Amino acid sequence: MTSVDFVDAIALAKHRQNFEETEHTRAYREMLAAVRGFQNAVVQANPSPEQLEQMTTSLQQMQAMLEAQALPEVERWYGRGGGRDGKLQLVTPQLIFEEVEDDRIHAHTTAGEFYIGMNGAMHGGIVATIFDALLGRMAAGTQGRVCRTAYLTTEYKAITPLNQRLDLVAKVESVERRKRFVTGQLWHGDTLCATADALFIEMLPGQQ
Ligand SMILES: CCCCC/C=C\C/C=C\C/C=C\C/C=C\CCCC(=O)SCCNC(=O)CCNC(=O)[C@H](O)C(C)(C)COP(=O)(O)OP(=O)(O)OC[C@H]1O[C@@H](n2cnc3c(N)ncnc32)[C@H](O)[C@@H]1OP(=O)(O)O
Repeated sequence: MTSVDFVDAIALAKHRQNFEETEHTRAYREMLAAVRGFQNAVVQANPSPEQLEQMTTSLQQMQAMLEAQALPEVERWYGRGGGRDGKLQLVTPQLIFEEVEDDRIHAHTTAGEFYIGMNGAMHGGIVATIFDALLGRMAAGTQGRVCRTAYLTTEYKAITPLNQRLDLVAKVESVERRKRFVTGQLWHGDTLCATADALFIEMLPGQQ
């Protein structure tokens, strides 16, 4: 199965916005949380040869089980959901959305060891990915506008720590036709760790 079976971004996004939280999808969210826990553990340990053999066999078995059930993107739960706990995804630490208004968002997150760059600091690419997700959510607004990132500039002002609460603020600075200029800040307590400014373009029908 490929991820490109459905090329109209607006139609795909609108279809995927209809997502019912059920006991089954809550179990899926819990499984993703377990994957995050696993990712954090796997980067911290040097397992013994026996443990490695056991792990590799188990992982290969789980991979084969999932590959036998692969679905086209339009049908997958991955990347869907929303609300306070954010989307069902693994590319960033889980973002918790506290206040979502049409021109301002306040969220927070805590990144585990998996997202390490070096010497206790978060990897810079992850900081930028957090901003892409946060500012993309800001551009979507309360109406779920379908937008893509045209540019995203990140400035790193202080190291972003792992395993600590980080506060995220996003704002819409201006809107011109399909263009939304948005900014973001990532704080650790009173320390401003990183800032971003980005342009998001609202998609036209038929665009991928
Ligand atoms: C399905 C996709 C959407 C996903 C979101 C889905 C649902 C929304 C619901 C909730 C959202 C929640 C969370 C969102 C989470 C993450 C969001 C991540 C989004 C991404 O991570 S997405 C991947 C990275 N992203 C790309 O893969 C884009 C590649 N690219 C293109 O697909 C085209 O490039 C496009 C479509 C951007 C524009 O193309 P186009 O043909 O439609 O428009 P055009 O070029 O005419 O530009 C129109 C006006 O923008 C100006 N303009 C354009 N680019 C500029 C630039 N760089 N600098 C300065 N100005 C620029 C022009 O100068 C003109 O300005 P003017 O109107 O003044 O003339």
